[in-house]
Amino acid sequence: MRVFKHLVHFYNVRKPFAVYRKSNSDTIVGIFQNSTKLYLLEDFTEQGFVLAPFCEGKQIYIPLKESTVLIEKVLQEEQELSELSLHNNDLEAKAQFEQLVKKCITAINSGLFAKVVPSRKETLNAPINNIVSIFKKLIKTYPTAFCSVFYHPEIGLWMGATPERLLQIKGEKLYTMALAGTQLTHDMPIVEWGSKEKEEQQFVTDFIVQTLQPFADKIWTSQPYTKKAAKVMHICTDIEVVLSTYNFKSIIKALHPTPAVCGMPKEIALDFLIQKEGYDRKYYAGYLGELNCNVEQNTNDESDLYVNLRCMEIEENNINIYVGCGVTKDSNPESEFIETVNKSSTMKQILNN
Ligand SMILES: C=C(O[C@H]1C=CC=C(C(=O)O)[C@@H]1O)C(=O)O
Repeated sequence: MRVFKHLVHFYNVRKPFAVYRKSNSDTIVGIFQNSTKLYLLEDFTEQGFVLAPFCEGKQIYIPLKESTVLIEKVLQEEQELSELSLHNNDLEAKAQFEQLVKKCITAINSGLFAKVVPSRKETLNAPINNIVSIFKKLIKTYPTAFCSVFYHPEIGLWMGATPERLLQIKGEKLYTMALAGTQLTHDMPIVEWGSKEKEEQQFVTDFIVQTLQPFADKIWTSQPYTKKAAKVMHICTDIEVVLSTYNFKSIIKALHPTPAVCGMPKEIALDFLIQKEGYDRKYYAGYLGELNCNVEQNTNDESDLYVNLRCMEIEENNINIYVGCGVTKDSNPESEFIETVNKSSTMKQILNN
């Protein structure tokens, strides 16, 4: 495919690009920047593919006007992965993360916040030789996710398959979702959710509805339902808004980061994570996607942004996989660690298969 040939060429000559496939779509879009310049977002009137960090850092974009755009169809078939290995043998990482979760629970019990989402980074010492084959496996394994590979020489290479939309804006309508709570995917006809998962997801719905109220004429929420994301599934509520005022920058500032990746209240949880997490999330749990464009439809009055989850940063000789989990008063540190192992397993299998 031309888009993959371009990807390889642009990576070899160290020029910026974004290649992505939207959920349930058979179309791959590639945006290949003509120069190595770093474009920074200023007022969200820019048009192109955006990559923004979780908190501090450069909000960058690849401008459509300065790029070659390729659109191609791919065959969609689900990839069967071998059985999950649910155990992470890194006892030090386990002890460290469980310690962090315990700190989170203590802070919750002392009334600092109601929910917080700690995370960790797993580093694999393995050089990647074939980015295209990894990306092909990713899009097959995650047919319902937003799959992307993003490169800029000043930022590095990020690849991921996120199940979570931050927001889509089409005209006066805004669509978003509250996604939280995790269990392993199974084939049983009924999916049961515990009160801990229901509560952590409800926090996200309440936050989003409350946050969007000042920008909205009307807000609808769906019933919570189960959303599958390869080997794990989540509780999801779809949220639809009729906007009363359109100020993209203010909406993003209010919404990001949501309690699906940060916590509630937002600022206090964010301060806590910056102090206690002990590493830089960079672009994990930030957002990415199309700003002021729908490349496939060739329109400029839409935006479609996703939360950068289930992602990895591919360095010369290392791969960093980033994973987190929502903690509430009812969390169990070991179960939370296992949840992060489950979330990272699919990514690891893609790398190993
Ligand atoms: C923070 C992550 O997932 C979020 C999205 C869905 C379910 C989540 C959970 O169950 O904790 C998290 O809120 C991650 O995958 O790193």
